[in-house]
Amino acid sequence: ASVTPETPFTPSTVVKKNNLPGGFVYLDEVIPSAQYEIRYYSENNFTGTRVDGYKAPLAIFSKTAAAALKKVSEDLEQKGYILRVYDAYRPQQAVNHFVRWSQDAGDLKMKAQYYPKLDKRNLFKLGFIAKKSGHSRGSTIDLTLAQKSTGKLVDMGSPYDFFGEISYYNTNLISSTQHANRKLLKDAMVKQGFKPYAKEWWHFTLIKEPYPKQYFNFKVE
Ligand SMILES: C[C@@H](N)C(=O)N[C@H](C)C(=O)O
Ligand SMILES: [Zn+2]
Repeated sequence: ASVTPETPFTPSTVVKKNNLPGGFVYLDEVIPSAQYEIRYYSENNFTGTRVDGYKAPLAIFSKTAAAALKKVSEDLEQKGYILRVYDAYRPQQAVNHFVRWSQDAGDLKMKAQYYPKLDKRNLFKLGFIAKKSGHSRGSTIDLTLAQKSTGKLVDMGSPYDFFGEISYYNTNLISSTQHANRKLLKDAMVKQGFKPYAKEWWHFTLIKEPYPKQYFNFKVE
């Protein structure tokens, strides 16, 4: 199975607006060892364009969730892995962009890569994208693992944001090694209080999230 050979951004070189609401942090300042490849800032995502609300390739997270994730990172580093973060806090305007994109039936630019067997209009009801996303509450994250020694991605059996059954955590479409790699990530996340998502091996939400009812809309900048 393929892994995406993408180059992560280096958040320490990005100019930050430093105007986050209290209770939020830039994740690279808490976990500098992680790789940050913020897909919705780039054109390499299922929409094929930069997503509304992403003004910089940064991961923003609630302070509570960032502290828990730091422990995940420390645990996995001892085992030879670092985290690669694809998305953390996601503004509601980004989610609204996803909804508009799904309704534009003529735009199939990224179909082959991200949702080859599915009709984009069904991605919400199939559970691959949410109209009210945990990401907008600030304590949900999309991430994978990379080898600490080489920086190379660990093989999880399907690429990030590939919408199909092969991305279900419990799919039988992947090898035992790929299952073991998913389990490594999942167990480390669960140990620190994150809940996995059965339909996407990369998506986790802090169970004791500090803003369980608030959907934020400040920009990633
Ligand atoms: C779009 C994907 N990365 C994701 O996060 N999906 C979940 C269901 C969400 O939108 O909250
Ligand atoms: Zn997610």
